[in-house]
Amino acid sequence: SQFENSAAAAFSARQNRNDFEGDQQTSESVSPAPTGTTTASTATSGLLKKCLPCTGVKCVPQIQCPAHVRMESHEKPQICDLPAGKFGYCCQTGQNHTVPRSVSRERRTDFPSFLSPDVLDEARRNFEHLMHGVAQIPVRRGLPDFSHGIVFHSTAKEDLHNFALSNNALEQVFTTQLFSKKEQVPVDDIITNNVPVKFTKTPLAQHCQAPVICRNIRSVYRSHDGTCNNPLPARSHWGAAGQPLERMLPPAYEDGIWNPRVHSTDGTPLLGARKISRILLADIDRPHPKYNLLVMQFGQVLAHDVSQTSTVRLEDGDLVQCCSPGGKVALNPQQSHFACMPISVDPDDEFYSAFGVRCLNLVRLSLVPNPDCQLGYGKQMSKVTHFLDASPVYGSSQEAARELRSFRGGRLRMLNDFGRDLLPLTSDKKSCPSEEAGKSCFKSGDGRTNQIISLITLQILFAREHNRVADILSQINPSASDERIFQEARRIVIAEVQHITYNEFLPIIIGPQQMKRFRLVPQHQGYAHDYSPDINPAITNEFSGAAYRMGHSSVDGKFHIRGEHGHIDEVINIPDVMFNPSRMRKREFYDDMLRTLYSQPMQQIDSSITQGLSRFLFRGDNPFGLDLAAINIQRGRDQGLRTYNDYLELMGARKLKTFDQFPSEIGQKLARVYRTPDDIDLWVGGLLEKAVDGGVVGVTFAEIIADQFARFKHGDRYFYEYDAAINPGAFSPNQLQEIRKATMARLICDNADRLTLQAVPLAAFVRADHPGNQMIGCDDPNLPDMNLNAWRL
Ligand code: HEM
Ligand SMILES: [Ca+2]
Repeated sequence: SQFENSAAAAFSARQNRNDFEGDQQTSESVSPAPTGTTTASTATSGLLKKCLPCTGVKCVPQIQCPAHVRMESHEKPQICDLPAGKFGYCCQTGQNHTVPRSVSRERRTDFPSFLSPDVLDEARRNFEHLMHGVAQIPVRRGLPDFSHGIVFHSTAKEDLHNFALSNNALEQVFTTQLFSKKEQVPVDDIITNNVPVKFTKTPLAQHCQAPVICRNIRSVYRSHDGTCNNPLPARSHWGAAGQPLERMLPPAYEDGIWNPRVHSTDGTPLLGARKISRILLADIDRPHPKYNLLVMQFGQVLAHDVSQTSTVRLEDGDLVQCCSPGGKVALNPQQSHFACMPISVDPDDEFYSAFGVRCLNLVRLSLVPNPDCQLGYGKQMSKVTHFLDASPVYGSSQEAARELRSFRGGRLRMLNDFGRDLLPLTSDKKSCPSEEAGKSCFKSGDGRTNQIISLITLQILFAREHNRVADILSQINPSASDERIFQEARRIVIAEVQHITYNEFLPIIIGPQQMKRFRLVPQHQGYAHDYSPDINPAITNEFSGAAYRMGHSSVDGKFHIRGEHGHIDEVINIPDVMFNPSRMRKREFYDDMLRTLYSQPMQQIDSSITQGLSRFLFRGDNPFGLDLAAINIQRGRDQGLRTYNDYLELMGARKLKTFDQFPSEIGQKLARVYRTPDDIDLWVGGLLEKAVDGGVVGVTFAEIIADQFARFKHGDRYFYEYDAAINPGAFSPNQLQEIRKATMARLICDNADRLTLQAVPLAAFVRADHPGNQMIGCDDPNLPDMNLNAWRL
């Protein structure tokens, strides 16, 4: 076509390596603008030629059309114009990363199309041996590893269910491995889901997930577990709790199935995650000039709303330990559990060597059975609803919600602590490192709530908001039932969370360009119409395993708790408030913490990670903790993420050929830990990029995050901006206008104790000392306020 040349020109015009940290050049390099065939006018979008509009399909950014990576150049989709002057693809393949059968290369067809009893038997025996033949060494309470386990905990009952599910999935994966080895199935066929051998009619079929039956597809309220959101019966499970993570690109496993990548592209062993963390990701204090720690903290709440993986467990549900006591050495392969993937520590490690530590525990993520009930690669499980639906407040199942409700006036249960509402205390020993009375942990809809005290603060804030809304609704509607008030208040809180996310939070992270290109900007008026039942709202491995972990770089190692008049009262090292909620019982702490969050700058998102996370994570009473940076790198390999270069290609950028394309200091360090630029782990590569204009992350993370939030919006029938033609629980036009007044600033004021907090920055995520922002009194009429009179039921 006539666009081929221009597409090719545009691809090669792209990216003079000016996206990297430290490089002073400024340039527009998100993605190439179409150049037509001739001109040198790429810089001024006003002079650009228009592309033909797409016929019958949508124009999307390249990253949302992942099959293009595998296409021959003559098959590449037609290019088209996107908002904000960029170009995209007329995408036939949608989010599918594989090319449809008709255009893909020949597939080998000479392997059997069914599973023989021999293979099934042998796989069964292997699996039994793996499950029972290994040392069952659990993790001791009090160790950092125990707290690490808690971040994968939901409720005891849900854990048990997921554990069984994951074992079923593992048996399917081991069977796939055996079959593929025996039949020499090409890796390429496995990673593109191109092995149509079914588990149906084998004993493994009972492991396949039963379809979700929806009794009422027009329910006004979204379900707690996320089922029945998509109106098509075959897709009722999309986005539900317990469903697999999706992928933008096929997995990078050594065998294509589940064995983690351990080799560099040149065949030599990859360097360990801890070494990369030590050499590349130092701790340097770089406060962000514009944004405060509330961005970090709200960001983590969102992370927990949309994703919670979990790890493989021992037979009785206990956590797996892969290192000898004290981390002296990794257990030998015969002794250790099959899901072990510990991080090795060099003897010359400038930190851990002092403690003789050579091994950091890491257990691989648990899986879900193959959704198509056929042979395939391992698919990681998320235990929470993928949708952005305030699940940390309400839980991800009906039962979880029931435990949180008071069943009076539509309210959530709270602990009344001398007149202040805090979250109720948990009686679940598995969700708290301490069994001591008085050190007990809080309970919410998310098992990770106690992970850090600033997170507890926001969890309390959202629970209070629910009850605040419920109380007003009860006043306006004295005869409405508890159930009605609860669900209406929940619907309003979810809408507030969504509005604040898309209106205030997300533009800060990904910048205005990406907001426009991915059609994420909220409307000021009227309803939105861009729902599509073809969009799978599921979390991608790339998002949860790498891009959205950018937040770890925004964490400051200390909280500077200020008194009401600005002087610093207390400096808290973050490891001291991880899984240690006791300070929350101090009367003024909640207000003080909120003030700290909006006044203290967040750390810039770059290659610096605080030692609070990279040395002392979850240290508790121990002299050392875990390294979250190393964990992130190792986790990416566990999840089969492809390397950084592959995602550059996916976005339409050119791959890096040499380390010199980075600023020299970074390039030299990279060369110490990677053999070739093709080996760079996604999380690492993304952190090294310079932030996009008006955002805080580099272009690669910005695009992966934008794609994910596009899924949450365009793939959620209950999204707050949709009308009754789409959303059975649509807001009336009046109600929607009220939701649009919700701001983070108002949320803080409405739910503060008002002991030491009487004012907020008007733009709550922006430092109050930043030009253009200002403090505003909580009672000031200029602080917008939702009027709940629009909810006379
Ligand atoms: C406040 C301090 C924080 C701590 C101590 C922390 C700790 C952790 C830990 C221990 C994990 C599990 C790691 C693994 O084994 O793979 C994790 C996962 C994750 N974190 Fe953080 N984190 C923090 C803040 C944040 C922030 C601010 C964000 C984003 C803005 C974030 C995003 C994520 C994501 C997306 C995951 C993966 C979740 C999953 O899918 O299971 N975290 N974090
Ligand atoms: Ca959710």
